[in-house]
Amino acid sequence: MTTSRGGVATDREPTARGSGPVLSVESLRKVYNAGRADEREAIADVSFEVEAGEFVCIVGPSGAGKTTLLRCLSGLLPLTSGTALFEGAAMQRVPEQVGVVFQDYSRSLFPWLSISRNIAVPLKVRKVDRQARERRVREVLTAVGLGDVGKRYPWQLSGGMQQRVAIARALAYQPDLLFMDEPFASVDAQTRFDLEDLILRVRDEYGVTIVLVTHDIDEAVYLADRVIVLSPAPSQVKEIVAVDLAKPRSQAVTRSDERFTALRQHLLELVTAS
Ligand SMILES: Nc1ncnc2c1ncn2[C@@H]1O[C@H](COP(=O)(O)OP(=O)(O)OP(=O)(O)O)[C@@H](O)[C@H]1O
Repeated sequence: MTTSRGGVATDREPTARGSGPVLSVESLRKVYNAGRADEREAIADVSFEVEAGEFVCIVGPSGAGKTTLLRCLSGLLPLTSGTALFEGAAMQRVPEQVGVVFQDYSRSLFPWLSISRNIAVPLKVRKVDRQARERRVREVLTAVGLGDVGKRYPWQLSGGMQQRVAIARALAYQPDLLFMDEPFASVDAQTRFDLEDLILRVRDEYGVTIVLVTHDIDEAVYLADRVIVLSPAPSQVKEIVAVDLAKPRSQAVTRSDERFTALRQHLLELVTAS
């Protein structure tokens, strides 16, 4: 059945919501190489919740465990203890309604497949029929502003365009929740601004909940509804900061708002304080 979410056609019923958070993290702890000489506790105790439609950014000093946390939350790494529930259920692997976008677009696309085929791979795996696959590929490429590159290959596109393709691929399976790990770190400053605006737009169009890790405090303030600040590893939640900036946001207006500067300053102090 085709339903509409945020004005975009989807092929499955939206997951039942309203009864609780999309993501619920309770006392999450992660120890690498437990019991060995090189044992390393990356995350000590992290708890938070994410509501449907929220945009949450995770920041913290280098090595704080941000990537580790995202991998645990998306079902890519087992937790040592604690719970991470997606729509009320524990994740054994990446659930079907969860998308993941990483920083390194150059390694995330298959160079021997056209852009359309790259986007269709996870849809094929999920046995989406050919007609629906082709429709969704067209739709998500248009959504990320790349309607005319389907027949081209990844190596024929700029870095920013490849990252748009990676975002389109994650959107193609219509996730309820999108995890993004430093997704704009490898592109130039102007492309980064464009991609930030793109992700805010697709969040509104697709109604997707987003959890994004970034090193960039300004980016976190610009994008987020709330920013989770991690302490140095083994990490704990230092503070969760609500971003009360007006929407829709715009690079020129939002970043020159006094409130933006105050939030940025507060977050910077939290991240740099030992
Ligand atoms: N596979 C692994 N095995 C052992 N230790 C690891 C592994 N991956 C990460 N670590 C350690 O866990 C800690 C957290 O690493 P992680 O990469 O999650 O931090 P981060 O906040 O994402 O870092 P950065 O900001 O530099 O990207 C670090 O001390 C790191 O060395």
